[in-house]
Amino acid sequence: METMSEYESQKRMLEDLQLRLTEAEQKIVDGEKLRKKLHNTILELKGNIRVFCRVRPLLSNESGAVSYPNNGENIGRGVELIHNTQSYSFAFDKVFDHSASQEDVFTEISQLVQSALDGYKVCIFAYGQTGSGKTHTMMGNPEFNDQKGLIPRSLEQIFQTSQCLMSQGWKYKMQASMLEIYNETIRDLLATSRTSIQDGAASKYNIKHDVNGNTQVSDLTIVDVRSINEVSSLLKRAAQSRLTRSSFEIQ
Ligand SMILES: Nc1ncnc2c1ncn2[C@@H]1O[C@H](COP(=O)(O)OP(=O)(O)OP(=O)(O)O)[C@@H](O)[C@H]1O
Repeated sequence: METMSEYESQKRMLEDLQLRLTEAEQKIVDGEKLRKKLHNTILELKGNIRVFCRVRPLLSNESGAVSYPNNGENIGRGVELIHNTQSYSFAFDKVFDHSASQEDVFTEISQLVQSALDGYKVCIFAYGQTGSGKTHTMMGNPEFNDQKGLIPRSLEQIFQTSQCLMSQGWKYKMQASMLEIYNETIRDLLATSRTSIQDGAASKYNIKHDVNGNTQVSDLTIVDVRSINEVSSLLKRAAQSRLTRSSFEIQ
C-alpha cells in the first residue's frame, strides 16, 4: 500500500513539474514575441528611414573645413562645411565625425540587424562620391577586429544570435547570394564560372517582385551557409569577382 501511494505522489510531482516546464516554455515564447514587438516599435519611433552621415578623416593631400554644432538642436546630427568662405549646414538623423570607430557605427546599425533576425525586411546602403568611405564603412578590413566594417560585424551578430535562439528551439536556415549592379547590369559575384562575370551572360539576371513584397533576382547562385567562416570565404570570393571584373574592364 505504501509503495503504491509513494508511486502516486511521485507521479503527481512529475505531472506538476511537466506542467510548470510547459508554462515556463510558453512564457519564454511570449516574452520573445513581446521583445520583438517592442524592438520594432522603438525602431519605428526612431524612423523607418534614417539617414546617417559619416565624415571620414581628411587624406594627406586633402584640405577642407568641417565642423560640428556644439549647441542647439543639431548636436550629434549636424555638420557644417566651409567652401569659399561660405558656410553650409546639413542635418541628418545622426552624424559620425571623423573620429568615429567602426564599432561606433555598428552600434547604431546592430538594432536593424536584430530586426532582420526578427523577420522584418531591412535595407542598409552606403551612398557617397568615390573615395568617400563606402567600402571602408561597409566592409572595412575583416582581417583586423577594430577595422571590420558593417557587413562582417552584422554577419557575426546574425550567427551569434541565431546560435542563442537555436538553444530556445528556433530553427534557422541561412543562405547567401551576393551581386553587384554595375552600369545597370547585374553580376553574380558567387558564380563559379568566370564567363558569367566577364561576358554578356550576366544579362540573364532579372529582378522580380512577388505579391508579398519579396524581391528576388533570378538565376543567382545561392549558397547554404552554416558558419561565419563559410560566409567569410564567400565574401572573399565576391571581392575577388569584383577585382576580376575591374581588371577585365581595365584591359
Ligand atoms: N572613416 C575612415 N577612417 C579612416 N580611413 C578611411 C575612412 N573612410 C575611408 N577611409 C579611407 O579612405 C579611402 C577611400 O575610402 P573607400 O575606398 O572606402 O571609398 P569608397 O567610397 O568605397 O570609394 P569608391 O566609390 O571609389 O569605391 C580608403 O583608403 C579608406 O581606407
